[in-house]
Amino acid sequence: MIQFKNVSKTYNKTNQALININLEINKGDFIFLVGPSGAGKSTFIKLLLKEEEPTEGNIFVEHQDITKISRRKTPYLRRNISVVFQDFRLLPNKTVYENIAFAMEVIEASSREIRRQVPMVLGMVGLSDKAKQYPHELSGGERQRVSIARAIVNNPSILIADEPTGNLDPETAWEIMKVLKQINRRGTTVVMATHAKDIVDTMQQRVIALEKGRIVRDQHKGAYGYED
Ligand SMILES: Nc1ncnc2c1ncn2[C@@H]1O[C@H](COP(=O)(O)OP(=O)(O)OP(=O)(O)O)[C@@H](O)[C@H]1O
Repeated sequence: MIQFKNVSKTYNKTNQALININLEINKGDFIFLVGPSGAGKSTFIKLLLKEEEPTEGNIFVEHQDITKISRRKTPYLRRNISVVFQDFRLLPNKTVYENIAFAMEVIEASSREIRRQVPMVLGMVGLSDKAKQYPHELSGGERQRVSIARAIVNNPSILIADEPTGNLDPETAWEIMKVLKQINRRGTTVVMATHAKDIVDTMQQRVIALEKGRIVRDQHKGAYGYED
């Protein structure tokens, strides 16, 4: 489903963020991407989202080489791969419902589909009663649920989460992990970059560790492996 083949990324001709990455991620995997600050995790995610291009190598998503897709066609990639961030990135002047509906409007979904899908994903993340609220009226955990609902509303096959629990207290972080695991059980591949040792150690999923741009560990039912 995702394949990195001899992928390297060098910024500004000298800063080697990723070095010869070879990796396969299968449909339905739940992956923790770990490693010290500056190891290359965000770069890995940016390459997958086509926000950056690799300096060398090829990246396949569903057998399609995304390094060969033109920028113009990137929105189509976004139907397959969707993302949630540490800082939620909700639109402040839209309600919860409108934030989620907006993700469907940009891919030109019909209003009928929107009316069907938005309540469905709000139910999945446990926020059916918050549809009319604005982001500033929600707790951090609720905002992250909205951002997850928005990320899954177009049924992507892959969900990327870049430190999704980084701004949340431990209890709320666990609620978010339950939601992500539930989405994974329904068949969505989840790739989550994180520094949350507790979560990684408890959940026993595949762990890929990056250090200085290289994969130093790829473990089935792995642990976090660092002290922070
Ligand atoms: N736009 C950029 N321009 C130049 N160098 C960059 C750029 N983005 C990242 N880097 C460098 O690439 C390397 C990898 O950074 P990256 O952000 O991928 O690490 P990370 O593992 O996500 O770190 P963190 O855990 O702190 O988020 C670092 O040396 C960083 O300074």
